[in-house]
Amino acid sequence: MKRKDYISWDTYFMGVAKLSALRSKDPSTQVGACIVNEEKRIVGIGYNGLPKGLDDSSFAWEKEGSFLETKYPYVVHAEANAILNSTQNLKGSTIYVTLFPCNECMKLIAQSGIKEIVYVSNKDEGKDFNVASFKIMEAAGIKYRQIKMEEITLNE
Ligand SMILES: Nc1ccn([C@H]2C[C@H](O)[C@@H](COP(=O)(O)O)O2)c(=O)n1
Ligand SMILES: [Zn+2]
Repeated sequence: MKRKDYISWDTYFMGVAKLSALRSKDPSTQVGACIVNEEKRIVGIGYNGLPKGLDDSSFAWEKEGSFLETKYPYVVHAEANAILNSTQNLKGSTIYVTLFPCNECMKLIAQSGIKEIVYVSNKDEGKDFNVASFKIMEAAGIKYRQIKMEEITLNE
């Protein structure tokens, strides 16, 4: 008889997104993303980090202070990295992301043909960029749903 307590597709793909987030060097917010095509194949993964060639240790990871001394002008978001790392055309695919996408990433998501967003947290709800994100998403006809992430235990 087959096992009954196997994890769902949502838990599996969000689990990959959460695992990817653990690679982030950002001390305050770690985000992971996993893009899945219509055949349930993973076609791109990413996490928030500095662009290739930039040294993680010589750039500031501050949230506050003079703009140029914060992380904001330099970090590539998880969703952007997942799109850039993708191995095929993303038309009709789904992005699993641990944090709801910002407006800049939402533009990339719409432009790449991703049709669904599955997310866990929306900690920036109500901020202008978050409202803009929802406007882009709804105008582009992208579906979305928030899921609760269950704990995954690894048996030996
Ligand atoms: N959907 C998102 C939202 C944010 N990020 C990245 C960008 C920064 O490294 C960090 C956000 O900074 P904070 O919330 O600490 O002000 O998370 C992302 O990759 N994807
Ligand atoms: Zn973003």
